[in-house]
Amino acid sequence: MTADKILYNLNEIFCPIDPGHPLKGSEMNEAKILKNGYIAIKSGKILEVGEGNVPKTLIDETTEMTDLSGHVASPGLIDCHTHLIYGGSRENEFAKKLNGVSYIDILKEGGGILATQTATQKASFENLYLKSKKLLEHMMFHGVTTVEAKSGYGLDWENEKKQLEVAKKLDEDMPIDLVSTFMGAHAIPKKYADNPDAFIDEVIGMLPKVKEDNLAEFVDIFCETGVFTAEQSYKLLKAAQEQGFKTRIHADEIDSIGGSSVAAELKTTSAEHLMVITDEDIKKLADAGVIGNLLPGTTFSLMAEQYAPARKMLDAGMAITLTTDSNPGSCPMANLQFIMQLGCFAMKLTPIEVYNSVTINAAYSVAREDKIGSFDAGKDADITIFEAPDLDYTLYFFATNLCSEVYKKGELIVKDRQMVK
Ligand SMILES: N=CN[C@@H](CCC(=O)O)C(=O)O
Ligand SMILES: [Zn+2]
Repeated sequence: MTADKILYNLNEIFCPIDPGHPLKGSEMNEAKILKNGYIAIKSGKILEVGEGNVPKTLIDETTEMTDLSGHVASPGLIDCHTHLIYGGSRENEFAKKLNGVSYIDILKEGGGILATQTATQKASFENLYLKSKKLLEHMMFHGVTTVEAKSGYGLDWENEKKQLEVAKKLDEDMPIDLVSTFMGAHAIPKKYADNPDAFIDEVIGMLPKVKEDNLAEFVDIFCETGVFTAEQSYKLLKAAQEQGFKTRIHADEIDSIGGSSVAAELKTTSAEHLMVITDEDIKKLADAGVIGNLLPGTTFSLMAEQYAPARKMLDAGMAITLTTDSNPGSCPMANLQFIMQLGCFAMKLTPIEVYNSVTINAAYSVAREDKIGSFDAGKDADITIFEAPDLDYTLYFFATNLCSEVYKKGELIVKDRQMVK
């Protein structure tokens, strides 16, 4: 069979090995790296990848050939944890943070997530759509081809629905894919301050409506001191699973209060943050096959002391991903490359572990492993190209956008940090 398009002369191509489950432990340091490689595309799918001269059998007179010498390629990067859609911004909290006021204390004063709740409730659908579209474009310019997006700044049905509908419309309109997560239990709204159990019941009551309109695949909750307890988290996520949702949980971000145990017990797809996870809980997550979605940009931005203990997790046989957590409070940014670099600089991960984190493992984390995350023939031709002599360079030369091209389903969607019209 001949190809529609061939990208060739690539200095290196990162090829994750997909064993049929998220890569865990030492598997995360394994991958094929093709030298002087080519990627052949047919009908938006990967036809073949290989090294050296492109076989003549792949080429006919209609094949579009692109010489990419001086560049490297990875499967399209997947940002598997974002709070993409929100009103306003929170730079007014920045000075407080610099003066040492804690994230949870800001929330207790009615700021933080609750401030963004007010701004999101006030924002129109159109306003949220345009703002999130811009943020999504920044993500794409940095090489991202699939994004998970959570609700959680509405905290009532009308406004949660508005956020989820914005995500749905962006998924329809934009060239990249969005995977939607319902996070109605992101904070306790003021009117439920004295009765969070009643709010959990209200969120459980929203689940059938989310399902009916097919507004989300995943359900998530913030399990933290001053937010939701492990018991409340268990109740919501169990109800979500019974209604056919996949689940995740924000756990062990600031205090270790049992969120990881809930994840292990319910075998959620992933557990998020895990900055202060205990050794015992690492073992539980490893045994349960729960993916750790790690968010080093949040540790950096909160100026916290501890990064999630990624090395310990791998030693214990866990699967991990790296992701931005892009949100207006704990991580206001949209550059997954910088997160990957923090994976090396702050967490001491190897370049191969980092690339597996944002490709094949992130594909498992958004339940799209059959379609994306590796260059196996038949998967979508989602490809991120960096202008760099080798893959290591893209992590060593930090905080600079080296992404020069992005292909989604075989189509060039970003070139030289701009959308291709
Ligand atoms: N920690 C909970 N939720 C987000 C932050 C949301 C916000 O501060 O607006 C997070 O994952 O970091
Ligand atoms: Zn988050």
